[in-house]
Amino acid sequence: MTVRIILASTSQIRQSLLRSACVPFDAIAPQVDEQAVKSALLSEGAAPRDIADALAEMKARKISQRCGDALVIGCDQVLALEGRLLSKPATMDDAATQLTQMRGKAHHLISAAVICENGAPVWRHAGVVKMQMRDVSDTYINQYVARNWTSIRHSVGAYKLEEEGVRLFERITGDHFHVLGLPLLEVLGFLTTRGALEA
Ligand SMILES: Nc1nc2c(ncn2[C@@H]2O[C@H](COP(=O)(O)OP(=O)(O)OP(=O)(O)O)[C@@H](O)[C@H]2O)c(=O)[nH]1
Repeated sequence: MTVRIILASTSQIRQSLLRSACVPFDAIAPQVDEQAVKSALLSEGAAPRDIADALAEMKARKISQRCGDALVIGCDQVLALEGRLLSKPATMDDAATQLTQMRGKAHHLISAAVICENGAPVWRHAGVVKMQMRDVSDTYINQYVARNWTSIRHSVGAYKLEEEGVRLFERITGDHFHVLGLPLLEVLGFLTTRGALEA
């Protein structure tokens, strides 16, 4: 019996990664108020990893509660710079400011995924990638943002590694898919083990 797979995400890259892997799935927007949850968890002193995990679980649970025995994948990615959480830039100025704060330093991307079935978590994973950014100039940052704003506005770090954003980095330590926002190998491993994917 084929198990239905649902991705509880509006993220284009997450959907694209599963499609490229020939995973049959439906995408459903989780419509979770991430900012409210993130603020509440931060006020309780939650660690970035715990915040990403909690948000991923919320997204997966919300959709799973109304989708029977489908396997529902929820994801969340947070960026930690010197222990401080940065969010998606609201404006081009925010993007330039954020990139200026990050240049010449290392920041960490934490990518979490939780899979729920019948409204309860059955699997979870969170991975961290260390991103060492070049000490790029103000001029380059402003030109980079102007050239790429429509694309990078949806990325937590105000960059897309698979596009021009790769020029911002001198070293990346960790899994490429975690940078894009989906622990793809780990998710595929679970779906295969569960018999939801052929292998
Ligand atoms: N294409 C691309 N996307 C990135 C990159 N880095 C971060 N992101 C995206 O930044 C977004 C992080 O925000 P999240 O809150 O985790 O997810 P979202 O985009 O709001 O989508 P939902 O899953 O519906 O919550 C995700 O969509 C990631 O895929 C990158 O290098 N390339």
